[in-house]
Amino acid sequence: MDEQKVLSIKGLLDDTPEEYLSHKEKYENSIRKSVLFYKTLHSTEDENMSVDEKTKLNFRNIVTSAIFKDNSPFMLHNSMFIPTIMGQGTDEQREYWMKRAKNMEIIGTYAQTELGHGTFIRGLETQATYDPDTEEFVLHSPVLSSYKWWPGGLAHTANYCIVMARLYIKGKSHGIHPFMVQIRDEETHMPLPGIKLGEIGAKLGFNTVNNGFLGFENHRISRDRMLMKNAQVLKDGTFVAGSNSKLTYGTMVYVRVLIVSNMANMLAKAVTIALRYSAIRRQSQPKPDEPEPQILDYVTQQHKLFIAIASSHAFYMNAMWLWEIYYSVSLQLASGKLDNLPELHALACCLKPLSTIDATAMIEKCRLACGGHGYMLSANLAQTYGLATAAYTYEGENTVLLLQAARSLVKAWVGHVKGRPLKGTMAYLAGDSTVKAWDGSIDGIIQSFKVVAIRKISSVVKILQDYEKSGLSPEDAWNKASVFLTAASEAHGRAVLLSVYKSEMDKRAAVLSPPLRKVLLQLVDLYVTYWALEKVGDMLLYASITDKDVDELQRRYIELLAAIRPNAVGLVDAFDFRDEILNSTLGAYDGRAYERLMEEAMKSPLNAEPVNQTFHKYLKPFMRGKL
Ligand SMILES: CCCCCCCC/C=C\CCC/C=C/C(=O)SCCNC(=O)CCNC(=O)[C@H](O)C(C)(C)COP(=O)(O)OP(=O)(O)OC[C@H]1O[C@@H](n2cnc3c(N)ncnc32)[C@H](O)[C@@H]1OP(=O)(O)O
Ligand SMILES: Cc1cc2nc3c(=O)[nH]c(=O)nc-3n(C[C@H](O)[C@H](O)[C@H](O)COP(=O)(O)OP(=O)(O)OC[C@H]3O[C@@H](n4cnc5c(N)ncnc54)[C@H](O)[C@@H]3O)c2cc1C
Repeated sequence: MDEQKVLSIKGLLDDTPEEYLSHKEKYENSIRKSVLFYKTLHSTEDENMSVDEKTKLNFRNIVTSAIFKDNSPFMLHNSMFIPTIMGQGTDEQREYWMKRAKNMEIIGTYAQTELGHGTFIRGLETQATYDPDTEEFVLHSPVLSSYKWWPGGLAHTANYCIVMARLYIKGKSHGIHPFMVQIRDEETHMPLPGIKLGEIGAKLGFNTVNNGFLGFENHRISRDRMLMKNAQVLKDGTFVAGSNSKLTYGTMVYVRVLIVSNMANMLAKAVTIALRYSAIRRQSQPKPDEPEPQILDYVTQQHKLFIAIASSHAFYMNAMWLWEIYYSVSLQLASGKLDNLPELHALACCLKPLSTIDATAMIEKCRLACGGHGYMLSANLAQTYGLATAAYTYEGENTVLLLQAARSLVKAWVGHVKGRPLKGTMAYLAGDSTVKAWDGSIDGIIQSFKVVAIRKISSVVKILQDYEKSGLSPEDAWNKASVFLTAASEAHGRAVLLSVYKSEMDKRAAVLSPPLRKVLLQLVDLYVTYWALEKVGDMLLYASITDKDVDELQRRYIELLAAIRPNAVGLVDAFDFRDEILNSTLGAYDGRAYERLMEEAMKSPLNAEPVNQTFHKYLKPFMRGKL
């Protein structure tokens, strides 16, 4: 069913703005809408789908599930519970659980993070102890810090849950493994015996995702509830290890890739709102004899917003490119070929952080670009920021992931110096690390970003080696150099983002009409030029740019803003967000922002009466000196 029909479904859109609902009412309203929504549109990946169909579905699921000002309590069901069954279950387990999950007969979540551990998966404390006498696992939360904490939908929505727990057999730990656990009775929805459930409380955003906590008191599950694709426990308790213990982490790679496309979508929403508002908002009078101009005609406003359009395109192109890699590596893993997993992991550890860092910052810049009205919740910019900034933390906190990527980059560089060939997205590290003369072309600038990455990686390896020569342990050397390790990862990520955006656009340019090609390539030029100016220090240090070149870059940047201006509104209209999905008083297609601001204001419960009851109860006696 297309979005047109979905959005016309009665009750899907809110009569009372969510802002005026209580925490509990927001959740209940979100469940009501989610049920309506999922009954009509949502669908999940099917293993027989083509890569293109899966990619489109993922993007559509993100776009359509963005219909709420906040995310749905069903979010984890589709984005992690189902992918984990697909990626970690045996054929038999997939057969059984996928049917129930896809039909929404059961609702699941993914419980990995604990009160005491999020990043350090090997530190997770939830226990799954195998009892060969009963062929069961005993799930137990030994201490408060071992309580699962954060999983979306866990508090009151899900009745099943993938629990990542430490497997013990005969007192020996066999690491972290996924277990399918029923947490609530399917009829009464009551928590099962030995299971403690609850909600973790109000948050900056995500306030309808129903993030919860989960504690086990010696809760027993049958042996077949361990998802055993990558490792097995036989009836007698024999542990059969998988080919690579990190295959258990596969869902996280999947979601990190998903997040890159999600950032493209979130940023597109925010810049659509801010840019449309900038087209209707008139303010100030620079020229006395002329009317107040559209604020979109202020070059500072263009500087704030146009990069957001280009960045959304860049994230989308990189996401589609990364999905192709993800699906091909997934097929290789299925046939036991693991050698490309480290590179996929490293790529996801770069692109997820950079896309969330940039998107978060640019969404906030979109809000700030709308002045006072951007501060209204009815503009839906603050909520969009709240959703995006969560992705800085979840699915691998950004610093930690950049350090993971650095691990791969350092290994690749040390190997390269020893003569080992570099491959894939790291092959450029073998390239020339000096820029003879600044080549201000787009390809030349992208090459300069690669040189910056090469130089930052090689220099941080030198720092590490010097620390170790001075007697520091590898771990202490790593920690001491970690600021520059993350900088090296960021430089690599920038080089990937820029070169993939350019190359993916070049591939598509041939089939575009000349006017469309011109506009889209202007955005590529703007993106590359913007980042060269943002990173001008690196360019001066490593890419032999001169002050004259910088002056030229600045002028080119200003000209690009002017060139894009006539198409700016058309570019955000091309994102094709319906008003119901933008959900914003400032971003509606008809541009009636003031009327919508007033309409929304009148929905405030406080406007139901001219005099609030506190006047007679408190104010009047107070003002009469009688309190
Ligand atoms: C409107 C919007 C709607 C749609 C939105 C869609 C998008 C969002 C959808 C859902 C998300 C919201 C809900 C959030 C869920 C979660 O947050 S789930 C929990 C996520 N938690 C994490 O990501 C934890 C992060 N920590 C780690 O990944 C690891 O602990 C580590 C930090 C990477 C490693 O830790 P450690 O220091 O212990 O190192 P090791 O364990 O020894 O591992 C290092 C070696 O292993 C390799 N490795 C590590 N991880 C992976 C992996 N995932 N895949 C492959 N390989 C991996 C690493 O390369 C090292 O290898 P080496 O030893 O050879 O160098
Ligand atoms: C909105 C939201 C939804 C979430 N949903 C889920 C969910 O559905 N399921 C789930 O399992 N989890 C979920 N999470 C939890 C999320 O995965 C964790 O918060 C995340 O992995 C970070 O772990 P942490 O919170 O323990 O932070 P920490 O790891 O404690 O990080 C705190 C600080 O310590 C630093 N740090 C930690 N380790 C290192 C290191 N090795 N080197 C350098 N610095 C380090 C970090 O950089 C950070 O600055 C969610 C979180 C949020 C915010």
